[in-house]
Amino acid sequence: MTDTTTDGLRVRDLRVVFDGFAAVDGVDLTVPSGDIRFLIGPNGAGKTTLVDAVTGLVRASGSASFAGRELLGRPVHRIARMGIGRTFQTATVFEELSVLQNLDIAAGAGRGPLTMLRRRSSVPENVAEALETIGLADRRDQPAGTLAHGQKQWLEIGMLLVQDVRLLLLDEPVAGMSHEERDATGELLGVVGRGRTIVVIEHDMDFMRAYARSVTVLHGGKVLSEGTVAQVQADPRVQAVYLGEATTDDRAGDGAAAGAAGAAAKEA
Ligand SMILES: Nc1ncnc2c1ncn2[C@@H]1O[C@H](COP(=O)(O)OP(=O)(O)OP(=O)(O)O)[C@@H](O)[C@H]1O
Repeated sequence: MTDTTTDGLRVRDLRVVFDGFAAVDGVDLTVPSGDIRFLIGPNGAGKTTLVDAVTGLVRASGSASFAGRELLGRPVHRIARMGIGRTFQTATVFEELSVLQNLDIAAGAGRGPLTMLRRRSSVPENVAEALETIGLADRRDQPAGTLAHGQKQWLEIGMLLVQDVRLLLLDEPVAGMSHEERDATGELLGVVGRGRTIVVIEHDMDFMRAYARSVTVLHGGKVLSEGTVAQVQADPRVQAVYLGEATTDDRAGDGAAAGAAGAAAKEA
């Protein structure tokens, strides 16, 4: 990874300050195209704020570019139009509309809402492809509100795919999912990641170990460690942060992280 990388996401000296408090405090991050980068770190590390800055939801200084184009200072909708999409911890699908209608709306395709709500015999190619990719083809006419939790998250990812998103930023995509749903989501990341760049904020360390191609650990708004799963788990600074947190923070995800770091320490 060099400083001249223009493909993928390139963040330099990113800083987000809330009332004098630096939630993101000078972060450098390079995520090459095709990478599946997990962003981990204890509560309050600045993970969501970093993603908020990249997607235009909060003001930031420094630089964040995708495919060589600067993102900072642009409004949210323009950043989205540049092929950058995100999901939130709570899926934001239209519950009363069918899976297909949700994808249609996301795809837009210049149709008015009434046209989109009418029954159609043909499904646009990109929508059909997304339905297959997210494994919901046989549920296309089902109201999104009746989908299982995991399926709603996949639908949200599908809604990004039909918008031809090139950079996906996913905020805790497997929170609350069953084992089977987590595995299916991991497989989905592999498929979606072909030719795209994926950043995943995650507390689930088992999921991270199984599906991350690379990992960045944030702590106190700064990058604490970066590398492969094995490298960050073996990093004593990471172990210290997670083991230290475990005594004061009993969130299930961080407990798992502490366990992961602890296990790595024992293995070393
Ligand atoms: N709008 C805001 N105004 C003031 N402080 C904020 C705001 N948003 C976030 N913060 C603070 O910034 C810090 C980083 O928060 P952030 O949500 O980015 O952390 P995180 O790593 O995503 O944590 P978690 O894993 O709990 O989601 C926290 O101390 C948080 O309280």
